[in-house]
Amino acid sequence: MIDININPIYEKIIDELGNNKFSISNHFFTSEETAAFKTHVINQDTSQDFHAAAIGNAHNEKIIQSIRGDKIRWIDENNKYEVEEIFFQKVNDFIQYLNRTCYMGIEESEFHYALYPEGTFYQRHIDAFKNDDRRTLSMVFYLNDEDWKEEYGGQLSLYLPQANGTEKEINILPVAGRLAIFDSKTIPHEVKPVQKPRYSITGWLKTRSISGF
Ligand SMILES: O=C(O)CCC(=O)C(=O)O
Ligand SMILES: [Fe+2]
Repeated sequence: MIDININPIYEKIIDELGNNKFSISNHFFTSEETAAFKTHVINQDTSQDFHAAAIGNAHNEKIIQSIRGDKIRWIDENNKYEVEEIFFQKVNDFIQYLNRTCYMGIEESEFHYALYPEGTFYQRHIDAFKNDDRRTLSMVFYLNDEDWKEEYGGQLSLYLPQANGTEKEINILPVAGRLAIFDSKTIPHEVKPVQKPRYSITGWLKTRSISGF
């Protein structure tokens, strides 16, 4: 490895992804950055239109609220707010690190804000599309209170395939500042019903298509 300053936060993520196909970090962003994103997302929610999220991609998009009830707004990386600059600087630095240390070949990323209103959820699914296999790593960054409680629901449940053919369920509370990263192609997951509005920034790091779409 030439000319790379080791970043312990990124190294921990890379190790965990290598061992478990998922990683949870609580300090990817500083608490000041998290607070700025939180304020921004809440202001956006009231002043800009979040729209009902769809299933599938542009070629076969459907809105089915019995599968997912969140509202989203895509972030335009070419037309960003100041606070979003900070977000993308860090994410792009991480992407460069992944590419330089692990040769991951990430070429693109896409991110949206998500709001799950009370009573909504996202049923079990895998993030990579059947007709587009470029999504490689899923990243979900939570912007709720730090003391989000189990009874508020909204856990991200990951279903990790085990060597003996069973699955292990891991439940992650969406507390402020927490970043969940997991393999987009192999990890089924769901968002449990929420009892309070739940905010996040969700996105995907994408490689070139393997199957040539
Ligand atoms: O918000 C989360 O915890 C996960 C969201 C998710 O699975 C998705 O948007 O594909
Ligand atoms: Fe997902």
